[in-house]
Amino acid sequence: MAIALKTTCFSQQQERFRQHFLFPRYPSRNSSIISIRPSTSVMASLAAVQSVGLSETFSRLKQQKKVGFIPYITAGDPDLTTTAEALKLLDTCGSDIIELGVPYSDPLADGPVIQAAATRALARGTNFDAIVSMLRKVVPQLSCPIALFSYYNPILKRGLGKFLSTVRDVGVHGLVVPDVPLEETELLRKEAVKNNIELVLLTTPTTPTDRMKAIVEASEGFVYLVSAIGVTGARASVSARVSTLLKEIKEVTDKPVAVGFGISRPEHVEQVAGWGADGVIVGSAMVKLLGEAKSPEEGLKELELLAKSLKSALPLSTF
Ligand SMILES: O=P(O)(O)OC[C@@H](O)[C@@H](O)c1c[nH]c2ccccc12
Repeated sequence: MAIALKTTCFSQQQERFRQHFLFPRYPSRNSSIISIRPSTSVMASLAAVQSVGLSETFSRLKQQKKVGFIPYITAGDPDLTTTAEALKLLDTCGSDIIELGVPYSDPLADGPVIQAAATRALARGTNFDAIVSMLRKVVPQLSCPIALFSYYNPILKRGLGKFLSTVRDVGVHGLVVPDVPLEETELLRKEAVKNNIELVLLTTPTTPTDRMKAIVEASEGFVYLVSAIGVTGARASVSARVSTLLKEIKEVTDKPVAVGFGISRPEHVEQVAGWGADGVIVGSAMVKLLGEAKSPEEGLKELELLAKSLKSALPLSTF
């Protein structure tokens, strides 16, 4: 089922770039304009030019004194066609990085919304190969980098090197693995570096300081600060503890720190940005709209509205 979607978030600069570089116009004899669609390889090399990695994204945000907007969605919920449209929509709505979750049967760190999304996606037959095929087509059309989100088991099953080289080949820049024990990250990090993938590690409110320092030291791209104890899921408010945790982390590193868990409203975004976060991550609130809508079109429309409202709550936002 093809979904035609007109988004209203294309920035003028992106439009000019697209018109000039992607669809050059050569006047023909009868003075009608013809536009040519570049081959996939041209798109891919343009994407390689266009989309930079996670840490480079944060360096640019820092220069612009901006805070990164990082949505998370579950691949295949409600279906991969809609996921592809959602990625493009979130990109044009100003996402700086998009976290794309690989659905898994035992998402122990996820709350009911993302658990249900994973169940729906798996029930539709979503698997890693199908996600990779979708990404091969969509990534060249995105201007922001993708950080793939996967539990450790599916990576181990496929083999660290195979998993990482496969995702790198389709233009994924980052990887977030919430359940890899720090002691085992050595092996994963080595493979990630080999495949030019930035491995993002997570620290939580209960992580002892020494362990937090080791996690921060090892994390690439950015440090993921989990804002709350427990599982993912929208919360009424974000704990003020995040402000202290951010300070503690920033005392030991100048790496960018993005905060996730529970963020679902513009006031949450404003608050976390005000506490000094370099990025805000929003998952369940996005996933709920997409997965529980009456139709994919309705889900995408709701997603666009939420993405724009959260993005516009960030300081210096241009949306
Ligand atoms: O859903 P929330 O509360 O907005 O939190 C972000 C979260 O969805 C995303 O980063 C994520 C999805 N699954 C996870 C498991 C562990 C840590 C983080 C995640």
